[in-house]
Amino acid sequence: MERLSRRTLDGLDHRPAIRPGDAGVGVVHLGLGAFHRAHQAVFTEDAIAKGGGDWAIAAVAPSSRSVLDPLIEQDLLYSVLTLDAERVRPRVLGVHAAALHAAGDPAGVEARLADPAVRVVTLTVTEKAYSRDSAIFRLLVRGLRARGGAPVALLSCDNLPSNGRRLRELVVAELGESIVESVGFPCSMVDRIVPASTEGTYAMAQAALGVVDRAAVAAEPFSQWVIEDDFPADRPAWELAGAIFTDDVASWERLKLRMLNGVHSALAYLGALAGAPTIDRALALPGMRAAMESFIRTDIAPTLRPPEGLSIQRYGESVLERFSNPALRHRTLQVAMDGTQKLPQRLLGTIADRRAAGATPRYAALVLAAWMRFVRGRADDGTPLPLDDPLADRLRAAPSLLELDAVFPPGFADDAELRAELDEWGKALQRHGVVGTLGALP
Ligand SMILES: NC(=O)c1ccc[n+]([C@@H]2O[C@H](COP(=O)([O-])OP(=O)(O)OC[C@H]3O[C@@H](n4cnc5c(N)ncnc54)[C@H](O)[C@@H]3O)[C@@H](O)[C@H]2O)c1
Ligand SMILES: O=P(O)(O)OC[C@@H](O)[C@@H](O)[C@H](O)[C@H](O)CO
Repeated sequence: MERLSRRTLDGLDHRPAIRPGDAGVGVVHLGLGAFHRAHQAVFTEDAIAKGGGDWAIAAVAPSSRSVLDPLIEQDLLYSVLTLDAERVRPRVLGVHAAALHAAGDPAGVEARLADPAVRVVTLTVTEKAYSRDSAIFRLLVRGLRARGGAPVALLSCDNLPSNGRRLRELVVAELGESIVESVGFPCSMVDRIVPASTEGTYAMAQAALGVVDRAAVAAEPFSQWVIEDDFPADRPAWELAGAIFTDDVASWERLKLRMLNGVHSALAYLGALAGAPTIDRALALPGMRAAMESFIRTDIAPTLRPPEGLSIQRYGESVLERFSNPALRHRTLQVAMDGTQKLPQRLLGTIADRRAAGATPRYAALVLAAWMRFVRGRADDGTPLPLDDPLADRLRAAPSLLELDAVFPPGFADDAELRAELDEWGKALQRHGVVGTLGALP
């Protein structure tokens, strides 16, 4: 079977809105993962198609070539498959105009970053790369230095609270406060569930397109991007593609991180312990949906100030609806990875806020107890569970996880009531497993 490429494109039913080379490069994207291909790339292609401009993307793979090589072999074309329970809707994208490898060609990436025609740099490099020591961050700093003051916005699209502020602190620590005169650091809230691609994804792409696509990604129908309008130069007309520009990203961000991502992580740890391979299967476990509804209503919702016009209750319902999508097959173990990097913004802030208000967040404590049990590396039936986390060694060596100050806010370790609650849940999970514990909930 033929491969997706410029040559085979004309014979397909599905064509991109723009093709590689139609527009000049105006965006560099760091982190050529699944999410970028199904989110920022789609918004940007639509923005160019509707609003014009030289906003094609030069995408940078930091170290692995596993996406880069197939993309190059396919003349930078790939497909996004939108999946719901009933059907697969394919769309071919052509918004990338260059693809580079940071580890193999750092000078090439630095030159792209230094190019004044590039006015936006987007990032999806995972939570753990936001460190002054990470190789991609060092390269970004070199590129910024080489720009000589040409204006640019660095737009983080990672699931971090105040992601733009976080990036700003890191950059300012390297380049000094004066860098903010030419560099903007808008915060953004990004949302679309995009599981890692599998052989099943490529088979679906082949069936839908009629050609082989080894860079295909699958995603849910929902997609959202809320962005702070802090761009020192111009930017793609993402609002024409549905992005929301606001000066109140923080309330969107907290809502999404605590509710969507908090419940996602809850399903990942409880589900993995119970042997559920995917998020939808975890949600379908007996007692799980009711437990997640209580987690949302009694623990998470009181810590949120919703963005204007948005109902927290309806948001919570929509989150559970999205997680029940059986076509996504999002692995619990994928969502569970890097827990030490994710739990602070997804769960620990909720617990801290409820404790400060004098409440005992019972369901949030159950989720934390589930993570603590997950870290010990055995599912309820004794099956080994992988611990994929940058702090894995410290987690394994810690006599008490709550003492890890790189993860837990001050006060957690000394909170006797919280400790007692965790202890109780830990014993219940140990004796009855996840399903037995959920079954005993009121
Ligand atoms: N997949 C989703 O549903 C989703 C949704 C919203 C936000 N996000 C954000 O996007 C990020 C990436 O998700 P993805 O689905 O593309 O994952 P992925 O595994 O497909 O890709 C991860 C990307 O991050 C890069 N990366 C990993 N560790 C790095 C490091 N130490 N330094 C530099 N780069 C590193 C990889 O090279 C790769 O390009 C997530 O961590 C999250 O913050 C993902
Ligand atoms: O991508 P991660 O590993 O940071 O988190 C896993 C998921 O919780 C996350 O990707 C969600 O699918 C996403 O945040 C939905 O917008």
